[in-house]
Amino acid sequence: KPVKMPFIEHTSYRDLERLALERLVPALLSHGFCYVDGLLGELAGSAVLDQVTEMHRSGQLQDGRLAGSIPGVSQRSIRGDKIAWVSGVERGCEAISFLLNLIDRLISVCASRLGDMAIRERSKAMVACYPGNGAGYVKHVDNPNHDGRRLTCIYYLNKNWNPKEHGGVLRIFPEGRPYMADIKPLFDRLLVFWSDRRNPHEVQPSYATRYAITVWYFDSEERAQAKKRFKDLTASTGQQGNSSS
Ligand SMILES: Cn1c(O)c(C(=O)NCC(=O)O)c(=O)c2ccccc21
Ligand SMILES: [Mn+2]
Repeated sequence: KPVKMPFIEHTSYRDLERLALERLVPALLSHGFCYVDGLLGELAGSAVLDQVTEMHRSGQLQDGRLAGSIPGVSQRSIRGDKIAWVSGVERGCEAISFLLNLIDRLISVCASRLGDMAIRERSKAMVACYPGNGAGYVKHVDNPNHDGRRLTCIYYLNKNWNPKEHGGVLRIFPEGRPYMADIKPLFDRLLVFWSDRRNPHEVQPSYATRYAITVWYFDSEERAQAKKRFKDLTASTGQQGNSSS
């Protein structure tokens, strides 16, 4: 029996639409990134946080990359991020599903005004936890080679986060700009940015448990091209491409 979420949907569609148009679209077009605070509100935001902490407690978050590991050398170096992929229909993910639905509506309102893009699909949600042992994420571009991903949306879940003590700041190095953007991973904050080379970014070492949920939105055309390239590549090299690609 589906869990009745203990909160009313306080974000009316009109608010969302206005937020998207007045804030997100102009910022993405001018700076390439934008964050919004208070997306869900305390109650709904806390429901998402509770479900993520329960996933962590029950061991559903698996170790991501080994931080600083040397291939082949098995060493208990500091563990990096722990992640889990959720589609939102899983039991115990009802609040996460509500969040994903809201971000979907926000992005769909923006998509038509962000230029000639066919953003019609997205990835599953990546629930990520940095354990607070100093691990972070090295500087990278999410989509450096046209894999189809256009927009990165990260929802942060960290209450009372103090970067001076806890680190964990997301630093974006906007391409060709004379500045860096330091974004604190604050509770109920949604960050949206172009996934391509315009936005190299890093997660600075975190000294407290740091939770975030990320979804990537695809441009269907670019995604289809990328899938085709992958198929050609695996066909030509004779390797078995994974069927789910
Ligand atoms: C755990 N984690 C990440 O945290 C970021 C990332 O850029 N995070 C930015 C942030 O959390 O502010 C990633 O881009 C990422 C990519 C693949 C696998 C795991 C990943
Ligand atoms: Mn990234």
